[in-house]
Amino acid sequence: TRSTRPQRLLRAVQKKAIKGDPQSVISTIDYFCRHSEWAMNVGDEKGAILDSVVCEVSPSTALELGTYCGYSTVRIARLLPPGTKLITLEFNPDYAAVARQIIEYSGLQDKICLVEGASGDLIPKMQELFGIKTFDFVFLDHWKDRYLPDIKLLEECQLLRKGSILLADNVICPGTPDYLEYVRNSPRYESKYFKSHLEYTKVEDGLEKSVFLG
Ligand SMILES: Nc1ncc2ncn(CCCCCNC(=O)c3cc(-c4ccc(F)cc4)cc(O)c3O)c2n1
Ligand SMILES: [Mg+2]
Repeated sequence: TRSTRPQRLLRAVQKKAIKGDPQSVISTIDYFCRHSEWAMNVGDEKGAILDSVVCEVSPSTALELGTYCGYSTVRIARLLPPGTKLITLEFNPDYAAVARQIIEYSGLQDKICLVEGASGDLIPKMQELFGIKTFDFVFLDHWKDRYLPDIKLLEECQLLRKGSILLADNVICPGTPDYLEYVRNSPRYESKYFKSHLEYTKVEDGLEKSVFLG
């Protein structure tokens, strides 16, 4: 049967990127998505905003919802100080299989824990599975209608602390209207929009950065 897009993206990384060099993995994926096949990675333009927020927060504990091929996983993990852990959740086993290989190729596997399953099921297990008390940083990039229920779940499970940073992809395209309305109007969040473009296109999109106020 024909290969899948994630498999073709992985093959491009194995063929063109330098093993153990996260930046070359990132650049290879961006080149592939711009010149061969579009794929729903956060991309280079929004990726630069993601980088700046990760550097600013310098999180000890970080959570990513929606791994896909591991592009943003590698972007985040390459900036984390030693001894920190990025937990990334992926629902689709085929995506997870590709992401594991891309993460390993980048050499960042020791900083990353990829867990297969749905965010709604796994978030309540974070304390028991990983001994996590709270997350300093959460990157939301999974089903757009799960952003709002999942941050409410993070609140209920007391996985957010005063100052925890949430960064959400695709708040314009495909769009997460209920999430935006909540974080922009809730007294428990201070929110800011970073205008950008949908990965590899000229279509408007952006990232919403929200600080949990406790
Ligand atoms: N609950 C749970 N728990 C864990 C999980 N792991 C994965 N999932 C499911 C996530 C499935 C992929 C989510 N991402 C997107 O759908 C997405 C789409 C576009 C896009 C597409 C077409 C267009 F024309 C324009 C824009 C662009 C983006 O940047 C996107 O991130 C989970 N769900
Ligand atoms: Mg996205």
